[in-house]
Parts: sequence; C-alpha cells; structure tokens
Amino acid sequence: MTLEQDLTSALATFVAARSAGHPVLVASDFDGVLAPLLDDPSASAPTAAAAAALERLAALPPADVRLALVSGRDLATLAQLSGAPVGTSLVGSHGAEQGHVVAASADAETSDVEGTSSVERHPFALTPDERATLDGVRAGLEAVAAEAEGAWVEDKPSAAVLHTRRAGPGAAERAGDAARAVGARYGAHTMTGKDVVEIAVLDTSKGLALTRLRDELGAAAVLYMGDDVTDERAFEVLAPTDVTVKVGAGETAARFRVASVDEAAQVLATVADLLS
Ligand SMILES: O=P(O)(O)OC[C@H]1O[C@H](O[C@H]2O[C@H](CO)[C@@H](O)[C@H](O)[C@H]2O)[C@H](O)[C@@H](O)[C@@H]1O
Repeated sequence: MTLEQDLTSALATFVAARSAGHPVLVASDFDGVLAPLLDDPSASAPTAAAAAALERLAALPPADVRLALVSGRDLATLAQLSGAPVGTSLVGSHGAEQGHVVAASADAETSDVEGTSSVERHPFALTPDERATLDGVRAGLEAVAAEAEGAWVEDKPSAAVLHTRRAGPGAAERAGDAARAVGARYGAHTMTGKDVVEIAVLDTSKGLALTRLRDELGAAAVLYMGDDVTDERAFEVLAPTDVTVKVGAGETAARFRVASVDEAAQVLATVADLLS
C-alpha cells in the first residue's frame, strides 16, 4: 500500500521540523483510526499494523518524537483497549481526562494485560453540581434507550453516551433527537458522533486538549489523524504547517484524507520510517 505523494511529502517536511528541545508530536484518535468500528465498543482493538507502528514510534528518542492518543473514550478504557506503549500521552473523554502511560508499578490504578505498564492520571473530579447533572443526564438517556430497541448507554466519568449503532435507522434518529433534548434540558454539552450522542457536564474538546499538549511538549509540529465529527475540533486548531489526516468519508477541515484504518497505520509507519 502506498500513500498519495502529497501526503508522503508532507510527512517528510513534518519530521524535518524537529529541532533541539522541540520534538514532533504524533497524535491520533482511537476508534475508527487505529481500531476498526464495531458494534461492541468493549471489543475494540488497534489493528496489528497500527499497534506495531505505535511501538516503533514509542521506541524512538523522545527528543525527536512524542506520541499521543486523543480520544472520546474515558481514560482507563482508552489505556486498556489501545495497549498504548510506555511514554504515550493519553487524552480521554474528549479532553476532560489526561494522563500518560508509564512502566508498571505496584500501586498502579490501571495496568495492561501483562502488567508491564500502567496509567498515571492527572487529578480529575466533578463538583457536586456537575455530579448531580451527570446523574440526571444518565437517567434521561437510560429512559431514551428504553424506548429504542438496540440502543444502550455508556457511562464515562464526565459524560453519558447514547449508542444507536444496533438500533434501526428510524429508531436511531428518534433516539438521537431525544438524547439531544436531554442535553439541552440540563444545559449540558452535546456531541454527536458516529452512532452516538454524548452528553458531557464539562466543556472540553479535542482541539483544546491538543493545543495544551502541544504547548506542554514544546512540539515543533503536530500530526493528527481522526475520523469523526469531534476530530474536526482538533483539525481546526492546527496550523497549515501541521499535518491533519481525515480517515474515511465526510466533510473535513483536514489537509489530507486516507480511506481506511489500514492506510492510517501506514501513515504512522511512514513517520517511523522517516525518523529511523
Ligand atoms: O474519539 P474516539 O477514540 O474515536 O472515540 C469516540 C467514541 O468511540 C466509541 O464509539 C465508537 O466506537 C464504537 C466501537 O467501534 C462504536 O460502536 C460506536 O458506534 C462509535 O461511535 C466509544 O464507545 C465512545 O465512548 C467514544 O466517544
């Protein structure tokens, strides 16, 4: 598989931007980019090619390249399902949660399957008001799901998500509208993604999270890949000199597009090649 020439050239320019104290930042969404979309979110996993490319990037000197996953998943689930290598920065819940993968320790909160790595989380807590709002939102979405066969609700630390992938098209649309009405009733923050409506009690975005990460790391340039509407917020904050890649169909602010998760893994492998 070969990437289009313009994208390959942009990746070469991207890696060349690094300088002393200013690594490049390779950041990616998880679902639909590293992992194919599935009916059961708990079964998601990176493709073998994506996992191999992440490992190669993580093994390179941090002075040259830093790695980040920026996801709508809650942080613990993202760490567990992605198997992200030690050194990876993690952004969960669309920016509400942050952490990074470290070598395992005895008091680890979240460990990988082999117990070789764990996640160091930045402190995270809701106020009592936010907690009460989240409880109301969750109950509202449960009521919506009860009326739509196949729909169900995913819990996150700062949000609840109505999933409609397994509902029929008409039922999914009605349930989505009802979920957005729940969000409006509580004055919460509503995000519509692929067969999901997420109602969050914190106002965050992948764009804010990526900007914060870029500043923290002093990144010379950023590569970001995403497939969903929520990734547009990340594409929009990046500069024309950064590399933004939309995976799959749909309108986008990204500079480049690849067709599939396999091509997304190829982008990561190409960056690893260029830096090796
Ligand atoms: O930002 P991402 O890493 O892309 O996470 C976005 C959402 O991913 C999950 O839902 C999506 O993937 C599921 C598994 O393939 C699929 O069933 C669902 O239809 C997709 O929307 C996750 O469950 C959500 O919480 C994330 O926000």
